[in-house]
Amino acid sequence: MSESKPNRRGILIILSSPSGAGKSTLAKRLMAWDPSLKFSVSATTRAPRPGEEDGREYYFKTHDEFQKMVEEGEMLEHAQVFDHFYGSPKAPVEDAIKAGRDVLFDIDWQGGQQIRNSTLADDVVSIFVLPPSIAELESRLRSRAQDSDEVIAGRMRKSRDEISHWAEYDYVLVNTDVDKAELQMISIVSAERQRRSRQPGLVELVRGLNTEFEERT
Ligand SMILES: Nc1ncnc2c1ncn2[C@@H]1O[C@H](COP(=O)(O)OP(=O)(O)OP(=O)(O)O)[C@@H](O)[C@H]1O
Ligand SMILES: Nc1nc2c(ncn2[C@@H]2O[C@H](COP(=O)(O)O)[C@@H](O)[C@H]2O)c(=O)[nH]1
Repeated sequence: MSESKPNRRGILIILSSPSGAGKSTLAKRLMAWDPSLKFSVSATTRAPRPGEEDGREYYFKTHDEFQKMVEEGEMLEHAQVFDHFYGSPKAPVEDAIKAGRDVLFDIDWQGGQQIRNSTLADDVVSIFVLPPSIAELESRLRSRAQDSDEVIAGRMRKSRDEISHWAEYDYVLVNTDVDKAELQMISIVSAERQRRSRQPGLVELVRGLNTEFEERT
């Protein structure tokens, strides 16, 4: 049986924020809301955190392996973030959007900018997540209990630079209450899907409405 043609291309949903504002938490919630979303699993040179699995949170690469992926044109975007390299493999993203599947990215502002400047720009919906305060941002990084004091201090220093890019995004959420932020994100994705897809049968419906008008005159 031949597969039916999707009625729209997939959307690239880009989530960025300073480290600790809650984008991975929100990304997981969005995936739970719609499991048909494809999460773009990035490649990184950073070491896995406890509980992270290769191929699930990230593809963990050596520096040479990462460099080879970049040189062979396998990355849609890539950047140095903090002390490591991160990048989004291109092929799975292109396959997904052609098949009409929406793809979710958890990437920094540099990656967001590169994708918005690429040939896929028209497919992008970008969302920036702000923390309610810097004190809360630090407290979230500490309560996550996955990074050393030195790593947390480095991420806090970089957060101002990340935040300075907020206005480049289509939507900005303040993640104070995670349930509210999740609902806002779901609303954004639902509205963007509606905007880009033509419901089947609309042309026929409008033709019928016009016929009805003519019959009334
Ligand atoms: N609204 C919220 N209120 C309180 N805690 C939150 C909220 N949202 C997320 N958190 C918690 O804050 C911590 C950091 O969240 P998360 O890991 O999702 O951030 P992140 O932006 O993905 O960080 P990174 O960029 O470093 O990956 C986690 O422990 C998470 O459970
Ligand atoms: N430009 C890209 N940034 C990425 C990518 N994958 C993750 N990230 C960003 O890196 C930081 C740190 O992540 P962490 O998992 O080490 O806490 C965070 O801001 C991510 O959004 C990527 O492929 N490209």
